[in-house]
Amino acid sequence: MELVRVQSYEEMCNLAAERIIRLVKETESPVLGLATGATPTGVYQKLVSDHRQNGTSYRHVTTFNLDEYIGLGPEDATSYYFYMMKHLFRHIDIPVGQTHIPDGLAKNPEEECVRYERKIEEHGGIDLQILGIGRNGHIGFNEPGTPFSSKTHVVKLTESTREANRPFFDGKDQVPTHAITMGLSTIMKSKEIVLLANGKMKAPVLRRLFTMDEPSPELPASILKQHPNVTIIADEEALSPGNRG
Ligand SMILES: N[C@@H]1[C@@H](O)[C@H](O)[C@@H](COP(=O)(O)O)O[C@@H]1O
Repeated sequence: MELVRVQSYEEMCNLAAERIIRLVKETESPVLGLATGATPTGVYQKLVSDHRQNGTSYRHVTTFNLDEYIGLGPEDATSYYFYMMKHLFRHIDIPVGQTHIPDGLAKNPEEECVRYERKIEEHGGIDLQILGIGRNGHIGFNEPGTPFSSKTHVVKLTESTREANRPFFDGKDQVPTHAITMGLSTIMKSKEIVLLANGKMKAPVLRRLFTMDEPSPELPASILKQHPNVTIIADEEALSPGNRG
């Protein structure tokens, strides 16, 4: 894992956006893996500004999002579908049919997982996957204890994850209890991975990640140590040993 230490959130977002833009410009049919949460919103802002100012086109791009809450659909302001439309897709020229997010309203979520995994494979896998990291070390919604061999699956969210995501909802009881997420093996098949972490809340989990010798399902993000092309872009606060989150 390569670590890139930056001074600010702004700088982190600039670097991540530059990587995405380079891939989009240089590749015939790029497949991007996208994340939600508070962390990547600034990256999407940069992509939108660049699209407006420099005309970078996304007509040839396919995207796959990491996860979606079960029970929330495109019209729900707290769904990840809604988030992606709001922060990115609506502002660039990507055909909506080329964007993929697990269907949180699928009648049979297990079947939806199989369909989603197959769809990623049909597109030849993900070229560049953007990740955030949960305070308990989750990536996507792969909570501690998730097997490293997992494919796209249904997950029961931990109370700490529901609590961490509460600010996006009207109250904790509104936070869904389950989600569909790409599995750890799905994420590991990406050719390149960029994990973003900023702010003091992420300091303890990054510390655990860097000091862990052997990757363990107890810290799902530790699987990334086994991937040949991972860059972690983190700001000073997230890398400060004194921060306890
Ligand atoms: N499912 C998402 C993840 O994809 C995200 O990376 C992580 C961190 O979120 P944030 O960026 O808001 O800290 O937790 C959420 O629960």
